[in-house]
Formats: sequence, C-alpha cells, structure tokens
Amino acid sequence: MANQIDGFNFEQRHGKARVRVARVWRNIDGRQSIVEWNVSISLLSNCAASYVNDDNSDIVATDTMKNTVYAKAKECTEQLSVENFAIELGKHFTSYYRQVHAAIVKIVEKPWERISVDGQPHEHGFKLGSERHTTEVVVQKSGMLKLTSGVEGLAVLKTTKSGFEGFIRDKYTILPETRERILATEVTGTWRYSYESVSSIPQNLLYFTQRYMDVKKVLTDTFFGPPKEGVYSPSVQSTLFQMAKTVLNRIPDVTSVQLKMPNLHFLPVNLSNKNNSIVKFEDDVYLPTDEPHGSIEASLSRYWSKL
Ligand SMILES: O=c1[nH]c(=O)c2[nH]c(=O)[nH]c2[nH]1
Repeated sequence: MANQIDGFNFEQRHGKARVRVARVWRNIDGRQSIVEWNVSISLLSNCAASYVNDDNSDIVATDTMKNTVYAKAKECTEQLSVENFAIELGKHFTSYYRQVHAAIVKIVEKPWERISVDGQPHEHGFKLGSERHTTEVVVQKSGMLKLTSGVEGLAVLKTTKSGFEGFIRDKYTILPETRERILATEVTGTWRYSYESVSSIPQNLLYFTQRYMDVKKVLTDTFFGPPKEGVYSPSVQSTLFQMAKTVLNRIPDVTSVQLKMPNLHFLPVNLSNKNNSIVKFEDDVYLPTDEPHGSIEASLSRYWSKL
C-alpha cells in the first residue's frame, strides 16, 4: 500500500512468513493422503496509522493470520491443490477484512510421495521426494487474481549429448570448445496461469496439481529428449529456451514461463606429476562443482497475452 505521509511516499505491507501446516485426508476406503505446506502471507491494507500514529486499530495481527491457516486447513474437507488453498486464503483475507485490499500468499509444498510396497501403492505410507511445488497468488478485493505456480530443486543431469562451441574467444578465454560434456542443472521454474479472477478457475480442486505434473514432465522430457537417442544441447541457453517454449506450446492455460538453470559444471580431471600422467581425461572422470556455477535464466510469454 502506498501513501503520502509528511511529504514522503510510504509503502507498507505486513504478514506472517513460514507457517507450517500438514493436512491429512482419510478416505472411507482406507486410503489416506497428506500434504505439508509452508505458507507465507502478506496483506496490503490500510494500516499506515500503526506506523505513524501508534494506532493499531486497523491491523490484522500476524498471529491471527497464522491461526487462519490452520482454520482454513481444517475447513478443507476435500483434498485440494496448493494453488486452491492459497486462493482460499487470499479470498478470506480480502473479503473478511474491510481494511485489506489485496493478499499475497506464497506456499511451498513438501514433496511427500505415496510409497509403493511390493509394487502396490501404500494406503498411508509416504516418502520424501526431491523437487518442490510452489505457488504465489495475489488476490484483490475485487476478486482479481494473479496465479503463478512453480517448481524448485528439480535436479537433472545427462552424461552426453551436450556441448558448448563458438563462444567469444579473447585473451582471457581458456575454455576449450566441446561437443561432449555432462549437462547438469537444478531447475527453478515459475509459470503464470491465464485465470484472472477467483471465480474463473477450474472447478476440479486438483486441477493445478495435475498441471504441475504436466509442466514438470514437459520440462524433463524436453531436457532429456527421447530415451534412446536423447537430444543434443548446444548450450544451457538453447535447452532452457526449448523447455520454456514447449511448456507454452503444450499447456494452453499457461501464459508465461520463467526458468532459472544454473550450469553445474563437471570438470574434466587430468592429473599428472613430473614423470607421468596419473589420470588422463577420456570423458570418464570428472570433478563435480557447484561453486562457481553458470547462472542462466530467461522468461518467455505469449506475445498476445496482457501480461
Ligand atoms: O551452456 C553454456 N552456456 C554458457 O553461457 C557457458 N559459459 C561457459 O563457460 N560454459 C557455458 N555453457
């Protein structure tokens, strides 16, 4: 919220960060489900008086925000996507409090995955996976919505079909050109959906969970290529672009994609002393590093979208 106070521009927001909640659903057929969410809320509201006049009468206590997370989780009698839960919270804060104009809700879901025992999905057993599903929603009092989802910590690597050639060579360049290297990264992706009001989102409460799986599959399938032949990557930049483009081409209600793909280098190992070579690199022994790493990021959106 922006105000003019004492001749200054003043902007403020307040919220509660990292509220951890888990919700279990117990089906009558014996199958149980769990989600674990880490929720951060930020409210845009008329409460400048608390900053400048010691008047807290327009403040939603951040402790109340925390309690609301548990109350709303309790109310969710049916399993729902992390996006839907974030939207529910945003709707609550903007409709319940006269003072609140907009709510920003960010959630990171912990990747509990149903375990299989003897090839059978377990009714109530879960193990922790790796990459995390994220969302950020902005809900306005009017019902206007900005909905973004994401994935973080999606670590992928391929042992061949990657190279890097034709880059600028100058007096500081030592990197050899190559058509054979390991390509490894940890993808952080965010994508925005086209739904622009809380009333226009799909009815299915797990719709965005399914889309999350779809986007992840497109990202990884494009990174790796077909199982036998793979696909050649001339640079992280090129692979990133193909990944983002394929998401937009395959998933109609996604309007923009942002990807961050650090280049986690696997350096060739060559060791020798005065007399002989101890290890001669033959595309076999590498020194994995993550510091320093290349940092490559880009965003791609449909050019006709209003975003
Ligand atoms: O795919 C790459 N992109 C770069 O920009 C770059 N720079 C570098 O040193 N190696 C690589 N690899």
